[in-house]
Amino acid sequence: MLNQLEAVIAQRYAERPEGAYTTYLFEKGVDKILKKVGEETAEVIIAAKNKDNDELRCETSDLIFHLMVLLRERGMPLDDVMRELGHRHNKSKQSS
Ligand SMILES: N=c1c2ncn([C@@H]3O[C@H](COP(=O)(O)OP(=O)(O)OP(=O)(O)O)[C@@H](O)[C@H]3O)c2ncn1[C@@H]1O[C@H](COP(=O)(O)O)[C@@H](O)[C@H]1O
Repeated sequence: MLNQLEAVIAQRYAERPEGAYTTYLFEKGVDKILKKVGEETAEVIIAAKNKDNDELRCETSDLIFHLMVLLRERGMPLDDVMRELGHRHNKSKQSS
């Protein structure tokens, strides 16, 4: 799913179809994307503090989406993040 979403975001970045929310974010620029990442992070915190798991699921999805838009904007493939997590996982397995 994340790979599919990454592909759609990349397509929006390249083609900028009118009316798409992702196009709107790219057109507004990195400061707008960072603002959304900040807002969605705060909303995840509030949902978790309220012990509202429906809200937590939705806000976490919003956050992941906006992080992926940010990665595209900065030209970083999701695979780079996955590889980093993989290294950490393997390192912690070796030391346990
Ligand atoms: N996964 C998402 C996704 N998650 C969250 N959002 C949007 O993120 C926004 C977060 O809600 P907010 O109320 O905070 O933001 P808002 O008031 O709409 O926006 P602002 O005016 O604050 O910028 C909503 O508009 C959601 O629709 C997403 N928008 C798109 N996608 C996926 O991205 C792909 C491309 O979508 P489009 O660009 O819309 O074609 C598709 O696969 C979509 O499913």
